[in-house]
Amino acid sequence: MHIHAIREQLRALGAKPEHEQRILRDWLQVRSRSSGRRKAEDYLPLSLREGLGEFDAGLRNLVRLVSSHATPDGSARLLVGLADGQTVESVLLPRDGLCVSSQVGCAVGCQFCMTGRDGLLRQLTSGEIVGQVALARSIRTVKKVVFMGMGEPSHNLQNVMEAIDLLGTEGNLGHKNLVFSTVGDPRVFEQLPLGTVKPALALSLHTTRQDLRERLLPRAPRIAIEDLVELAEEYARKTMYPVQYQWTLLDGINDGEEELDGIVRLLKGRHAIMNIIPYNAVDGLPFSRPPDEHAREMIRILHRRGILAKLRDSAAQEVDGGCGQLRARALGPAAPRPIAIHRA
Ligand SMILES: C[S@@+](CC[C@H](N)C(=O)[O-])C[C@H]1O[C@@H](n2cnc3c(N)ncnc32)[C@H](O)[C@@H]1O
Ligand code: SF4
Repeated sequence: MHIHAIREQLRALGAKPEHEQRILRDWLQVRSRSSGRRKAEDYLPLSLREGLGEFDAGLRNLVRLVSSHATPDGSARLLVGLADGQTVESVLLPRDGLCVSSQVGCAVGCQFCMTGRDGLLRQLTSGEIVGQVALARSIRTVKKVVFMGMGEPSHNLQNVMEAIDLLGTEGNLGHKNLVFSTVGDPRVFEQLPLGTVKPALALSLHTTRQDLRERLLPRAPRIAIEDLVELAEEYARKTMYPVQYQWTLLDGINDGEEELDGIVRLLKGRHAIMNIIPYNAVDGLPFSRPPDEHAREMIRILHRRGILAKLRDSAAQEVDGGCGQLRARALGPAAPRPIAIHRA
């Protein structure tokens, strides 16, 4: 179910805008001062309360917790069941963060990522995306949501934007605490600036070499890297928030001097942060992460050359919940065959 359908259902039950807001805030576990810990039942008119039982059951059916795998650093991989028997994964991150999925699988097929290995199985509805936040908040506080789980948000743009809109309003999350992570697609740069809530942007770059990027991200849009960075910079200027460039660090592939020169050439003077994410192991893939000291030295060199760079080791790797380790796990009926992405 989509958020707009959820809102339509409420209106059909007779909810006024203030009721609709309270019910959505209750779902997202946001308490206003006046409502305190009261549930919707305590302040809604009787006529509306009567229809709410079925409505609530519908919301609860959107997503359910199948299992949770915690690590000592306070992160946990959550296996989330959907009404049709499919599953996605969300990750509770340290410091009240949550990583959510936007699709079951992914069509981009990045060579180093588990999620892309079986292609795209289906899009998540906006209700299923927001449902992951509601579910996580039933476990613990969530103050930041990153779209870095399964899927490429630009391939499910309308639903992701609808989810962001609700999370950034009734969900009590500031736009800087919503992070849209993408390989980059012209539609993202057209559409995101038009949203009421403009999330922070993470751009998965991985290399400054066009030919290598096309091999590593085989079905990402073929945009010249310089153009991609220019489009991202324009978005950063509009939102006054830096672009977070993502760089999955692969030993012997994108960790050399040529790449460091390329990063400096592309990003010097830009409103940008370079996040270096050492590769997380995925079974059967021919990649490895360079030694930690090499990654730290790259960061030091970038700093010396005027680039703000951070080493971001993924949380929850021990339980296969690190960046790129998420996948649809077998549950219930046989998984449908992958489908091709339809480009607008
Ligand atoms: C799983 S993707 C989801 C969001 C979006 N599809 C994207 O690529 O930005 C989130 C981040 O995980 C990174 N990633 C994928 N596979 C990885 C791996 N095996 N090790 C470390 N990072 C990985 C991606 O490069 C991307 O920056
Ligand atoms: S890294 Fe992102 S775009 Fe690439 S396959 Fe994984 S989920 Fe898809």
